[in-house]
Amino acid sequence: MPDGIPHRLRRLALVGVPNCGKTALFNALTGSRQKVGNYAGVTVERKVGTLRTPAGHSLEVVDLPGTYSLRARSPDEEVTRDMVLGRRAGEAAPDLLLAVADATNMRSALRLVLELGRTGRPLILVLNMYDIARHRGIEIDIAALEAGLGIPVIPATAVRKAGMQALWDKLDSLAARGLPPAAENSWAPPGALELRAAQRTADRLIKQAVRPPAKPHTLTNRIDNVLLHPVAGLAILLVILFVMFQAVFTWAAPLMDLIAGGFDALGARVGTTLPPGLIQSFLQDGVIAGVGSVLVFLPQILILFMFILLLEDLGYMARAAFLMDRIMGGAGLHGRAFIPLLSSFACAIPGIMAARVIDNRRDRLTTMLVAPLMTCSARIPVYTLLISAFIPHRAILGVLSLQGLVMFGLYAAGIVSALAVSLAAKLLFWRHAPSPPFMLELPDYKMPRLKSVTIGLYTRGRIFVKRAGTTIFLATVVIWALATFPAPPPGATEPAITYSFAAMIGNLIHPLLAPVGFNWQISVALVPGMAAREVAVAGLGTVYAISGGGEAQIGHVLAQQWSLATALALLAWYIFAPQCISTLAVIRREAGGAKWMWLAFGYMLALAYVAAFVTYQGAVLLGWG
Ligand SMILES: Nc1nc2c(ncn2[C@@H]2O[C@H](COP(=O)(O)OP(=O)(O)OP(=O)(O)O)[C@@H](O)[C@H]2O)c(=O)[nH]1
Ligand SMILES: [Mg+2]
Repeated sequence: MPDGIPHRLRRLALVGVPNCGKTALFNALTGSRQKVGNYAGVTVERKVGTLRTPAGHSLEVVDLPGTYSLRARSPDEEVTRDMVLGRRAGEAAPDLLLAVADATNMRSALRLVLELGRTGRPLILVLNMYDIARHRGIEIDIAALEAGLGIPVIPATAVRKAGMQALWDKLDSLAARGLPPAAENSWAPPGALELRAAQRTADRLIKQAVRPPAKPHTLTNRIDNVLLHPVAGLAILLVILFVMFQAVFTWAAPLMDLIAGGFDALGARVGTTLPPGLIQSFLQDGVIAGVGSVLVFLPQILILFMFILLLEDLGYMARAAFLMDRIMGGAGLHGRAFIPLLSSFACAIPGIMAARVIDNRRDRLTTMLVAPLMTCSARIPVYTLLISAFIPHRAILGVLSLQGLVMFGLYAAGIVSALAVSLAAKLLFWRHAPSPPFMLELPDYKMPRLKSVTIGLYTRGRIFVKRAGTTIFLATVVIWALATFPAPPPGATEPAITYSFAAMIGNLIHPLLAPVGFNWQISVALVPGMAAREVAVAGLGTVYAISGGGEAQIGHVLAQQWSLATALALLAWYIFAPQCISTLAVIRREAGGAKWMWLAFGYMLALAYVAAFVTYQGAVLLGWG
């Protein structure tokens, strides 16, 4: 930064403690739709967007992971530190820091602001969540705060875009006038003494500028007395999870029937309008049977995410982490592993990246290695297909559906195995290393916001449909081609697919998988299933459509052709199987080495094989072969 000359404002960075609304403000300023959530550690990498002020200035805005101090401890906090200090290679330092604070909880926020002041960079403080502060009757003397801190302070409510005008005006005037010359950077990693001194200063400022409400806020405490109760709280958590899986099955059914009916009608239409031949087979058996068999699962995925998003926004997830801490700690997992593992229900990739909030490498590695065991949404199609085909649609005790119960069991199996594997890792590799204590700030409960839940659902839905249209479509085309060519010799008596490349490949792999009860069709579907788990469903759809099962819906075909033992073995396989390739690639990147990727691949493949073997042989013994 050149000294003495007014500096042009081009780039600003959002800095603040976790969960104060930085990303909400980023979205309000730039019109982006980055994920916000009511727990610490939602943002783990930097995101850049453009802000156009009313006066027409175009500014670059950087959203950063939350941190309590620039003395970074975990990889996500290092991103923030390096960005603020301009240490990131190939990237300009921010000209202005937009410090964000939660107006209802300013203690650690102001301590951070004091620390940011030492970097010498121009600072503005945005007092976010002003709506909640007002609602609770907290009175804040903005002028006193400005005088005490020596920087502009702007109240705002990011989720309603309130206070943006004042912020824009400020930014416009700075952009027009130029920023004052940069002061000297005197920041050095603060020690415990300095942090304590800064906290005293912050507390003094708060005492001068903030008048707490006459009636203190107790709603969160009252709810927490129940929800955090060691016994009642865990019971409520289990009930919530259970209702979630029941809903996934029962609520989705009518919508799924509708979509399946649509694809059946479309297939029939193609069958009657096009002459029999390659094009008809490609559209009917390849595209419609393959992609259609995956798209049917959209309602289930949306219902599951509706629950997760609502609970996240409510602030319940941090409580769930708190409740699970004892159990997870017993299994050698860090308390902060909860959110990464929870995110893995959507997909292991964001889950593995969320492990960046864990500050020690050993715990981070364990979390990354077990994250793929959590049931990601790509397994839903496989699970649902097999459950609907093989598990009777029956009520237990009048209210619970057996199918929902099995689904719950599969999710539980994923969680239990993740705990078991991390316990094994702890015992094998780092038995003697003590676990650091876990500090977690519990956010206040907030009413879930319709808008952010809708945006979250839309984002998940779009990812799913996009995958169906790209990865899954491509894989389906490949499988169709493999299952169609070469054409059977003249006078052939078997179904055409018996002579195809697919059958050759399937028969080649089949001997390896026969002990676990898989037929050659499953063997064919598993290979492209490495690209994405749902592809296995699409693959089965295509393979069986070409085999000419006669029935449109793949579930009915499977129910006729497979034994229960085979279906159960495939379910067991899918709890553990090391798919997809992108997850393995992310483990390699985040863990910093191919050996971790191979370790994950190897142990999951071994578990999958053993689990499927035991399940199959056990089921055969029970007479389900
Ligand atoms: N009522 C109210 N809620 C807000 C406001 N700003 C953010 N929130 C909510 O507060 C929660 C946290 O918001 P985020 O934007 O994810 O917070 P963050 O600072 O980016 O959090 P990390 O990325 O985890 O550091 C979300 O549930 C938001 O919907 C606000 O001004 N008013
Ligand atoms: Mg964020």
